[in-house]
Amino acid sequence: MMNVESGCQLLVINYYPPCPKPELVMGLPAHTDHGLLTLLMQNELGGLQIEHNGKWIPINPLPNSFLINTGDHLEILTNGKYKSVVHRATVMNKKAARISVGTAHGPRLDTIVTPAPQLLSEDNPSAYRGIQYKDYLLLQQSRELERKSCLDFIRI
Ligand SMILES: O=C(O)CCC(=O)C(=O)O
Ligand SMILES: [Fe+2]
Repeated sequence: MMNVESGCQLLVINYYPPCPKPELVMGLPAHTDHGLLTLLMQNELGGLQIEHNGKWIPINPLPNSFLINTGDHLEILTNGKYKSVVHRATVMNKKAARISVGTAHGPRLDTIVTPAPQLLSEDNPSAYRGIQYKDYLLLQQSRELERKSCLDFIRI
């Protein structure tokens, strides 16, 4: 099983200014996050949407709470049982700025992330090839954010 005693945490702060024509722009295009889990805090203004059964579902922020998203490496670790959620941020606020703070939690940078061996069998072979977490981050950062997540590069 993966060593989770030490890991890597990245903090991202997103600022979406008020937008007079929200229908014309996208705050953050559709993507998946790279880590195991992402904790997201928002300033009580809506905008985040997750993809579910081919539809975009708006997520209403709950006061004093973290929203938790599953990330790519949780999908790899569980051999696809837990999917990394595809999400995007719209700018639907005409009057106020929206701010979100996300922390992505992943393993140590030198960890080679593979599906947990305990979950694999002849009937359930590995669906992803192993990749060092550092290389996965570099791959993700070298590409523009787009719908296709980097998981497509390591699917077997
Ligand atoms: O602003 C949001 O609600 C989403 C932010 C996000 O998806 C990210 O930083 O990866
Ligand atoms: Fe994200």
